[in-house]
Amino acid sequence: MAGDWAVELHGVRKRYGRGRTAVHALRGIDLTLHHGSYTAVMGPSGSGKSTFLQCAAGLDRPTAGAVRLGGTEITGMKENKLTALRRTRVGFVFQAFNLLPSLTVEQNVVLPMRLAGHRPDRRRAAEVLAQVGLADKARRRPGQLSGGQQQRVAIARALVTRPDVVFADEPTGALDTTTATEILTLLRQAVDTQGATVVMVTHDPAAAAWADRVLFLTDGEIIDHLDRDAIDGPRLAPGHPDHLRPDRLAAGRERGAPPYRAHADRIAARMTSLAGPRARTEAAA
Ligand SMILES: Nc1ncnc2c1ncn2[C@@H]1O[C@H](COP(=O)(O)OP(=O)(O)OP(=O)(O)O)[C@@H](O)[C@H]1O
Repeated sequence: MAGDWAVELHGVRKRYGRGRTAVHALRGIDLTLHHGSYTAVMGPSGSGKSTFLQCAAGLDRPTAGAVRLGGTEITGMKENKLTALRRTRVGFVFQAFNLLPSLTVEQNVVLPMRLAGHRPDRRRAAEVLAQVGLADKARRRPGQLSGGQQQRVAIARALVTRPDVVFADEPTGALDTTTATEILTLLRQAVDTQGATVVMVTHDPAAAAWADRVLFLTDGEIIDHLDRDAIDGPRLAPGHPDHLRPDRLAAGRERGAPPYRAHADRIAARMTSLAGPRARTEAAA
């Protein structure tokens, strides 16, 4: 059933420009992601990660192919309808947080509801702020918070409408390692305990190691993937009470330790093998 998938891309291509100067940024992406899945997208610089994210999130239109979010075809959708859909059914987390400095934390969190023309649900805002550990910061302004706290607000904002999918673009890129781990823990918990669906572009193998699956993009094509099941065993279903068992939460906080580090090392090795031939080609050019 179409509605079973949070994200579907079928034969998605994206070309910038025309003729001899055309750049084929995506060369036929086929991908289906379950609700409650956590996917990382990696690839060398210029491999098409941002273009993939933009097309999958309905921020840009593919040259060919189809994109569906939560079973709704967005390809060819009129701009105003697409904007409305993005506000309620897609969450975004960016490297630079992208909060509005003049609004309070709570106002930032309910912004997607306001922009969609809905009455801000302050109870839901309190719920997601508690989820990210900022229950007591609702009246602060972003400038009064640390970078990690600001990214927590951005995660709360991304989750507030219970979207079909949260797209995260280098969400830990501006953060130190400890704070990055806290942010990755929150995204993981949103998937495990709330059934959120996360797609995260990252350069960092340690960040990608938190995902269920890592996709490797090269020259606009998904050419490989690595699954976390290999180290973790099969995942518990989203919302399963065992996700909140103290030993599992503690294990989550230990993600920097083996076997997660070993998984991150495998991801890094795969990245190096992807970058190798390309780097040689460029060096030879
Ligand atoms: N607006 C644009 N016009 C022309 N070419 C573009 C445009 N945006 C991206 N490209 C080209 O498309 C290709 C893919 O770019 P994209 O930004 O998606 O890669 P990326 O993997 O996100 O790179 P990075 O890791 O450096 O951010 C590159 O060759 C890039 O130069």
